[in-house]
Amino acid sequence: MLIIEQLHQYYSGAHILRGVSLQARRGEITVVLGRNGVGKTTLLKSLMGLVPIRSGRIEFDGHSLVQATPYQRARAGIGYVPQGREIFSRLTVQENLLMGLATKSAKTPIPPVLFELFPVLAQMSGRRGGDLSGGQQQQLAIARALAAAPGLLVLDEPTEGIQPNIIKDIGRVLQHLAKNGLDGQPMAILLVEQYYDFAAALASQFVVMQRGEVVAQGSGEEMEMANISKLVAI
Ligand SMILES: Nc1ncnc2c1ncn2[C@@H]1O[C@H](COP(=O)(O)OP(=O)(O)OP(=O)(O)O)[C@@H](O)[C@H]1O
Repeated sequence: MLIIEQLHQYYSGAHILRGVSLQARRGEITVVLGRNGVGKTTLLKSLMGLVPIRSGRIEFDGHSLVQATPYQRARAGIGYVPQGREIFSRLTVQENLLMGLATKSAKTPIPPVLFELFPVLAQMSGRRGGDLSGGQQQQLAIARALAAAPGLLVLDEPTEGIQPNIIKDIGRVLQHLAKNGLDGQPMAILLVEQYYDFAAALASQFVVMQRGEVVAQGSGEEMEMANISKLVAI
């Protein structure tokens, strides 16, 4: 389980995250919604140790991560799919997946189940990442984050610029992973999203941010009643 409590983050003098608290449990998809610039990406970067925080608590499966390096956080079982995918365009699909195993011993194989979840990656394993379509690159970025079999998968706007049929496939994979993980054990999923319908269809729990603060949260079923689409519509 991930616990974030009272997180404060600054870029120079600008107070970006203002006491953000949330939890993400195994077996659930926790969706963070908010308009452009409210601090969603900064929240994920703070969680991954990619930007320093001023104060707050970040705990995963009972271990504090506040002092941990990004590498140690990946080793602790957090897989990260960054905004814009950041796949290695000159490396093959296979090599990109191997990069996802950087925290494991050299002999750890790519889990074969990744190719069941994303069959297109098996067909394209020798192709360069840069030659894949945007949707295929997104699937590769998710598979790379899963290669080390994380307990928590963190995704930053995976639907951005992706065609609808692949968005559906990604949604199905995330639901499967929350319930079954890679090996039958439930996984926690933390999804940052601006595409309301996708978020609403997947959310077990939701969190809405405005100007660096959490302004609403609740269970997925409550989203429609709480009129959350109004808070995130652009
Ligand atoms: N490296 C940086 N240095 C200074 N300010 C930054 C930096 N990165 C982001 N910001 C600012 O921090 C605020 C939050 O940005 P962030 O990218 O976290 O928002 P977001 O909710 O993820 O938006 P988007 O959906 O557009 O990605 C914005 O005002 C942004 O301009």
